[in-house]
Amino acid sequence: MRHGCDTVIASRNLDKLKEAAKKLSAVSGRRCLPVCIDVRQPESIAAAVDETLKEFGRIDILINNAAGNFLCPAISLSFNAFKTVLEIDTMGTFNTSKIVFEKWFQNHGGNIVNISATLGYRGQALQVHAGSAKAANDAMTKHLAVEWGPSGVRVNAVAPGPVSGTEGFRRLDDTTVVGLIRDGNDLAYREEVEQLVRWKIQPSHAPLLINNSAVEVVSSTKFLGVNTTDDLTWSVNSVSLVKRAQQHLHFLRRMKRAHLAPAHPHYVLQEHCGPIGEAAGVFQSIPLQRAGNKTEMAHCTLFLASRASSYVTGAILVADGGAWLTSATDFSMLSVVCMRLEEEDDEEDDEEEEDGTLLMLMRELSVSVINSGGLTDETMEISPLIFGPFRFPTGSEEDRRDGRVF
Ligand SMILES: CC/C=C\C/C=C\C/C=C\C/C=C\C/C=C\C/C=C\C=C\C(=O)SCCNC(=O)CCNC(=O)[C@H](O)C(C)(C)COP(=O)(O)OP(=O)(O)OC[C@H]1O[C@@H](n2cnc3c(N)ncnc32)[C@H](O)[C@@H]1OP(=O)(O)O
Ligand SMILES: NC(=O)C1=CN([C@@H]2O[C@H](COP(=O)(O)OP(=O)(O)OC[C@H]3O[C@@H](n4cnc5c(N)ncnc54)[C@H](OP(=O)(O)O)[C@@H]3O)[C@@H](O)[C@H]2O)C=CC1
Repeated sequence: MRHGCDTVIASRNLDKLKEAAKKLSAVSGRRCLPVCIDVRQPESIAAAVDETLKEFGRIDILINNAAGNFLCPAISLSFNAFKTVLEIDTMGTFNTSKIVFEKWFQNHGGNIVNISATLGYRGQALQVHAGSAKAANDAMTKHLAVEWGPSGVRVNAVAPGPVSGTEGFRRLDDTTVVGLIRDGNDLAYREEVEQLVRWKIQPSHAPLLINNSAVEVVSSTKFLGVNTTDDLTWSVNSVSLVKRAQQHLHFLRRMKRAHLAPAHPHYVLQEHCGPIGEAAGVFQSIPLQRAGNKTEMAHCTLFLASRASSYVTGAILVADGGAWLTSATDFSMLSVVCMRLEEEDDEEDDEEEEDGTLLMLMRELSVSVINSGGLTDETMEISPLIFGPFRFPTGSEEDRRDGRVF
């Protein structure tokens, strides 16, 4: 907006949009119209486009940014969960592009920028839904660039890597419970651990070690009437992690009472690559050694949305600090958090006590990063984008290095 655009911002939450629109107008001096849409519902998009044309008389740029994502192993992903992400990311991008094209771009030209991701380039664990969706979006970018080029419409994409300070980045710290183990003679949840074993040790079939405990896969998926795999194959955010851990603590106590509890039980939880992972150094495998920031993504989008890129169409601008070239795509780049559940009072069952125990346990969390490199030798065709000499205006050395000035 600071570069001269009046803007419409659209999503499902009108209250949030109104607040954002006020701020954007105040800092940019331009008009900002908030409209409520669900990109899965073409009627809501059509109404928003009509409103935009009524308000502003024209549309020059469409940024397809709406997406939904969470970390989840494929085996635990419901059919509806996979479909939901495809519907938001891929169909949402198509629905919006088609409606804006029909109503305006086809007769006036225009410029579309799709916000993609690098997940599908090599195949990222826990991301079959989002990686598939974004790969389809990359293909769509090229198809529409070819088909709509003669109508004066450019279609390009930005593929960010991890971007700090965003919802996506926060969700990288989501936690998946992968098993319950005990030292030496381990109890674990079969399907979860089988997956872990497959991802972790292929093709050497070496024994799996987590914090020096060998994991043995048990054949039963039912334990004391609880379906253990159902109970534990869920990707959760940190708030529901606490709830989940409470349930598991309760479950463990029932096992103890039945004299079936492991002697030294652990919860094994996976932690990922958001702020916690960053602190643990997971981004060291990225050539630029850090996550990206929002300003850097804005610069890339601005380039593709502006006349500075007037002869560029069908391009996917990867803005990931080189991450997809070097970073692991399996569990090896994720940190493993091991929560030790030792010797707490197994008679206590009331909620308050459980909360207290849990808090104590949470304080004992220890993070260890397992780093064994990722896949190599992968190749992928991406439209090359070569910048000429690029001069930053003034700013501190640090700002320049981290791309905070433009
Ligand atoms: C998020 C993680 C990102 C990346 C991880 C990648 C790799 C990790 C390793 C290395 C990192 C290195 C590089 C990373 C580089 C880049 C990161 C890349 C991409 C980031 C992409 C993003 O898109 S971020 C955008 C995030 N923002 C949002 O998601 C906001 C919008 N989201 C939502 O509205 C919801 O989350 C939603 C997507 C679920 C949709 O909501 P709604 O329509 O209300 O649907 P529901 O009815 O709630 O749910 C539908 C079905 O989905 C199931 N579900 C919901 N949540 C989960 C979950 N956490 N786990 C499993 N399944 C879930 C739900 O149960 C429904 O299914 P049913 O069968 O039960 O009906
Ligand atoms: N953050 C990161 O590290 C990375 C992000 N990306 C991509 O960048 C983009 C922004 O991600 P990020 O800022 O992290 O995530 P956010 O969740 O902040 O942004 C996603 C936006 O999409 C909107 N949205 C979601 N579902 C719908 C829907 N059905 N209809 C309309 N709007 C919807 C959300 O608003 P609301 O929920 O109010 O509807 C929200 O404003 C996404 O395309 C993401 O895939 C790619 C790689 C890395």
